[in-house]
Amino acid sequence: MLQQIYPQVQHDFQYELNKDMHIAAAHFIPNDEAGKCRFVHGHTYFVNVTIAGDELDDSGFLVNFSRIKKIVHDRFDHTVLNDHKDLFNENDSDFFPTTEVVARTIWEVVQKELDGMKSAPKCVQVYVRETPTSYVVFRPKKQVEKE
Ligand SMILES: Nc1nc2c(c(=O)[nH]1)N=C([C@H](O)[C@H](O)COP(=O)(O)OP(=O)(O)OP(=O)(O)O)CN2
Ligand SMILES: [Zn+2]
Repeated sequence: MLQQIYPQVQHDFQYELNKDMHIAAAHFIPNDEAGKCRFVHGHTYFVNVTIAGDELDDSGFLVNFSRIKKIVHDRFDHTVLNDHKDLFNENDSDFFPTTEVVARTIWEVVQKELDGMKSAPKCVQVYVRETPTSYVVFRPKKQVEKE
C-alpha cells in the first residue's frame, strides 16, 4: 500500500491532482559528512507530485496521470541517481542526489513538461520520502506577476 499522508499545499487553482509513485533507486552522497550515505546504497523512494490548474484538456484531464509516471518513475526507477549526469553533479553540492535535491529535480522535470501544455498547470509541491523516518517537501517560490 502506498503512503497516504503528506502535507497539503495552499493554492488558488480549481483542480488539484496528486500522483503517488514508488521508485527503487540507488545513490551515494559524495561528501565525508554524509557518513555511511557516502557509500552506494538503495532506497524505495516514495514520491508524491501535486499539480494544480484551472483548465482540463479534451480528455477531461488536468494532466494524464500516466504522463507524470512516465517522466518521473520510468526515468529513475531501477537506476543509480548519480548516473543521471544531466541532473546530478558530484562536484557541486547543489546537485548531489540528496533528498532535497531529488525533490527539487523532480519538480524541475515535471514543471518543464507542464510548461509545454497550453493549459499551463503548475507543479505546486513535490514530496519525497527516502526512508521510513526521513522526507523532504519542495515547493516552488511564488512568482511575482509582471504588470
Ligand atoms: N538532510 C539530509 N540528510 C540526510 C540525507 C539527505 O538526503 N538529506 N541523506 C542521508 C542518507 O542518504 C540516508 O540514506 C538517509 O538517512 P537517515 O534517514 O538518517 O537513515 P536511517 O535509516 O539511518 O534513519 P534512522 O531514523 O536513524 O533509522 C542522510 N542524511
Ligand atoms: Zn540514501
